[in-house]
Amino acid sequence: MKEAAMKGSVRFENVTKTFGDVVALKPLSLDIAPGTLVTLLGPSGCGKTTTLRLIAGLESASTGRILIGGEDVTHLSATYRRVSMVFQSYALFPHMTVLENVGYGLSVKGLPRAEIRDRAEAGLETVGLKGFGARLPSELSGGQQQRVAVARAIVLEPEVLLLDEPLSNLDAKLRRHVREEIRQIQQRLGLTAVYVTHDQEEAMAVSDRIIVMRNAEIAQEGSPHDLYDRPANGFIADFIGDANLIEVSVLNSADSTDIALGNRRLTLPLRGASQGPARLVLRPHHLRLAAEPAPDRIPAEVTSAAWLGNSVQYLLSSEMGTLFAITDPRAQAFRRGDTVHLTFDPADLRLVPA
Ligand SMILES: Nc1ncnc2c1ncn2[C@@H]1O[C@H](COP(=O)(O)OP(=O)(O)OP(=O)(O)O)[C@@H](O)[C@H]1O
Repeated sequence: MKEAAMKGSVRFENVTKTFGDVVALKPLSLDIAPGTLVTLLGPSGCGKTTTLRLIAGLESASTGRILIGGEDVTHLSATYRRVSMVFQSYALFPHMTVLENVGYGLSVKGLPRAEIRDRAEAGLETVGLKGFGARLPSELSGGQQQRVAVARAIVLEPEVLLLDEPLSNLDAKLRRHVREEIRQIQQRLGLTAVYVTHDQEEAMAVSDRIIVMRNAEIAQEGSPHDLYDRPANGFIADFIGDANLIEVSVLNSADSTDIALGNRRLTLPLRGASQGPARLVLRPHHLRLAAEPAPDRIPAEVTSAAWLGNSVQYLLSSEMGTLFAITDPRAQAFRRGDTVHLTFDPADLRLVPA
């Protein structure tokens, strides 16, 4: 690939990281395409932050190679890598004005004062904070402070922008707003961004691709749609969107797949499933609840019903175990103790390994 085409790309080749006896990363290989926003998503302790810090050069790899923009940076210190990091805590200097904060990295580089001011002002404009330069960070809201931190990172014109749980300190409403702003800025500037979060909804909302990590390795990687539609295993099915995971047995599969679900037989329009035990992925909103029984409907008892305005959430006790269902509030409502009869479309079901 030509160098210009690789600018902003990130590549890990069998990178490992250990801290004493702790294996923070098992051999990890990944490729991040220029201009994309890729999220590292996973439960606490799975190795997300370590991966981000390895890209930044704040940790050094135990083994393997790291390339940024096609250049081997494995042994290059953080100062010489063209990356900027946005932290969860904003890490703004409280005694400096907003403009001084944004220009700080440029002044460390020794750029002329007029250029620092112009670039810092342009950075503030990019994040929608034109005119806020003379304030102190304490005179801004949490969301505005995080936008200042983003401005401070992007004025350095990094090849890769790294964001470590940038929204954790914001309340839920503001989080949604700021994540959209970060996504828009990243797309407008064509930046490569690597974004760490443990919030699957946030990851799905902002990412071109998601790398789901678990136990110091990649569990699955793909676009938000790929992960939701084709989960590789039960962990991904449950982590990316909610799922009921039901034990079944695959009887045979060719152009379609026959499964045994307790005493019932179902044919799914799926190819290539291997015979034997498996788990069925049944999304809560794919379950439909009816009052009337029918031969193909599965009876269940409502054990809890919660009306949430834009949805109704049910817990149901059935021969398939406890099921979680989400229905439209305009659909027929049921109460705890009611018997309901469940249906679903086999085309909506997926199979994952047992
Ligand atoms: N400096 C360190 N010294 C020792 N162990 C460390 C160090 N940094 C990370 N670890 C360990 O490496 C593993 C991965 O940590 P990491 O911070 O990358 O996880 P994470 O996925 O970012 O978790 P979280 O969401 O909680 O921040 C954990 O077991 C952690 O305890």
